[in-house]
Amino acid sequence: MSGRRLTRRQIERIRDSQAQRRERARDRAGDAAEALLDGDLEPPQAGRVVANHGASLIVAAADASLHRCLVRQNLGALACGDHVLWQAARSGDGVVVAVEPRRSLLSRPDYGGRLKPVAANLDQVAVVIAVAPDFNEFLIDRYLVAIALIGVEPLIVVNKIDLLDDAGRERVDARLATYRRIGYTVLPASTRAAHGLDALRARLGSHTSILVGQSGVGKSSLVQALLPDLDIQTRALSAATGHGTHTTTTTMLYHLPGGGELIDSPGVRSFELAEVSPGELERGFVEFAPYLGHCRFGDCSHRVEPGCALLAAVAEGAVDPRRLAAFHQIRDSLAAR
Ligand SMILES: Nc1nc2c(ncn2[C@@H]2O[C@H](COP(=O)(O)OP(=O)(O)OP(=O)(O)O)[C@@H](O)[C@H]2O)c(=O)[nH]1
Ligand SMILES: [Zn+2]
Repeated sequence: MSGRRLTRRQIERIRDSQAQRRERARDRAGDAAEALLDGDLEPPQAGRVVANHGASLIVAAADASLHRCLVRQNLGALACGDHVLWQAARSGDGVVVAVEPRRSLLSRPDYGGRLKPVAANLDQVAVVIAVAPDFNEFLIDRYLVAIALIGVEPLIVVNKIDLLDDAGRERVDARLATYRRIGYTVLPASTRAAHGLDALRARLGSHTSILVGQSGVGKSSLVQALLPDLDIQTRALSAATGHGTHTTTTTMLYHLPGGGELIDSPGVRSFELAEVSPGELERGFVEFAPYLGHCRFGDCSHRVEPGCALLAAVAEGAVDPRRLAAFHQIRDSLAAR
């Protein structure tokens, strides 16, 4: 009967055997790594992490050949896009022995809430929004703050504009005018009407980029439009992993025809603004910069204080009141955690 209670003794026994099983599995993984490490390894060579499965990685060598690699434990978690040193074993598999300093890193929380690196050495992050499902300015602001704090170039792509008539496009343009005024690039696009894709390709250029955005905005459709040989690249990566197509859950780095790279991470929907201080948050609103440090009170919250330089900028029309409201909203949500 399913309702029967187990005795504490039985529970302990089950727990012990589970722990032992886990231990044995760890030992086996360790043995595999040891065997690889003990074998004749070639001298270290440069490579790039192009797919990340957690336990094993795919590293592209300088000659573009793909190698499944284990990672020396002391290196910590690696990310797609990492530049590494690795050593090949006779099997062709290898061991990553060093990781180069990253110029940027995008992380996201795992199920336990701990930040895990997803994409390294990015140059730009494209926030993809769409006219259906309709976009939300506050969400765009959260993305832009996160991107500013990572220290990479932001870009806003407005997809599915084929769904709008001229009046509709004007309305969307007006809603996004603030972002253009601040200095953000806003690119209208349609994967269906093949509109705006050349401008997007030009902007991706020879950089390393990633697309982020809510479900259904058309990220996958854009990736397909930008990568004519997506299937070939995906198949090569899947073959290298040795366990079929795991492409729906794996972060992968693809080569753009224009020379750049696109990291596609199905898991990256939004970044968490983890542990952002008020000062960092202010810096994430890039148009606030000229006013920061000019308020009468050093700890000004820019809400009601007399002599607040930001409130004055809003009154003058230099700063969009909706952006200041977004700042307060994000600050409150961070404080409430
Ligand atoms: N009208 C129109 N529909 C589009 C366009 N691009 C994508 N779609 C449609 O929007 C839906 C979602 O597209 P996806 O590419 O799967 O969106 P996604 O952002 O990758 O979604 P997730 O995988 O859930 O994150 C699909 O039905 C697409 O056919 C476009 O330019 N115009
Ligand atoms: Zn102030």
